[in-house]
This record gives sequence, structure tokens and C-alpha cells, in this order.
Amino acid sequence: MIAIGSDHGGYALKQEIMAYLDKEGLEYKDYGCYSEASCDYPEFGHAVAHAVADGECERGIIICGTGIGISISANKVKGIRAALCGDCFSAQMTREHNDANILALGARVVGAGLAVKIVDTFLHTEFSGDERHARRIAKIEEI
Ligand SMILES: O=C(CO)[C@H](O)[C@H](O)[C@H](O)COP(=O)(O)O
Repeated sequence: MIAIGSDHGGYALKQEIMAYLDKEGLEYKDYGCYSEASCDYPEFGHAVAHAVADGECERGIIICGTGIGISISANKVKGIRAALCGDCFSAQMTREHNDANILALGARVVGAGLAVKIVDTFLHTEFSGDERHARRIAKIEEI
């Protein structure tokens, strides 16, 4: 199960991402927002982060205008490694090296076509499991 959430700035892109998830037959839960009415990104970053940290969902996708505010919010939750990605290489690396559990996107930064490819890369790339990466992630967890 994938947790997905956005503020108003990410609402339209979230609809495109959910259409992609539907097409791929991937299950998700939408943690809001539910319209383009102005709202506050920390609420939705927090809701998705908790769903992942608590084990309700394996991965998360969060979207705001830039992806910055919502990723800052999600990364406040213990156990969350939310990565803001604007390209497929970063999405691949953050899975292989950082074992990122949440992908953040900026709807005012990337178009829907690229965003879907970034999501696809993030969801289909596994953590490498290399000792050096595991050691560094463990150091993040200690902070
Ligand atoms: O947190 C952000 C900036 O890093 C997001 O882009 C928000 O979506 C943005 O701040 C919302 O701005 P708005 O003027 O209230 O639409």
C-alpha cells in the first residue's frame, strides 16, 4: 500500500499520479487534501509520514508546490527518509543508497510526464543493501 498526500499546490499532480497508480494496479490511500482550496502542507506531510512510520503503508508520495515544505514536514517523523526528487537518477539513487521511504515532488517544478517517470523509478527500485549504505542509514537513525 502506498500513502499519497498533497497540499493545494500538489493537488492536480496528485490526481495524475493516482491515475498512473490505478493504471499500474498499485494500491494507495489518499491522505488529502481533497480539493484545490488553500491548505497547509505540514498536515498532509505529517499524515503520510505517520502512515509509513507506523507500517500502515510501505512507501509514501507527497506533493506540494516545490516539494520542499512537505518534505521538511515529513522528515520530522522518526523513521522517515523523505527525498525530494526532480529527476529519475535521484529517485533511483535515493532508493538504492538512502532506502528513502517517501518520495517528495514539486508540482510547480516538474511536469506530470516527468513526475510519473520519477514515481515509477522510485517504486521499482530496491535498496542495494550494501554495508556502507546500511551503515550510513543507521547513523541517520541515531541522530
Ligand atoms: O512549501 C512549499 C514551498 O516550499 C510549497 O510549494 C507550498 O505548496 C507553497 O508554499 C504554497 O504556496 P501558496 O502561495 O499558498 O499556494
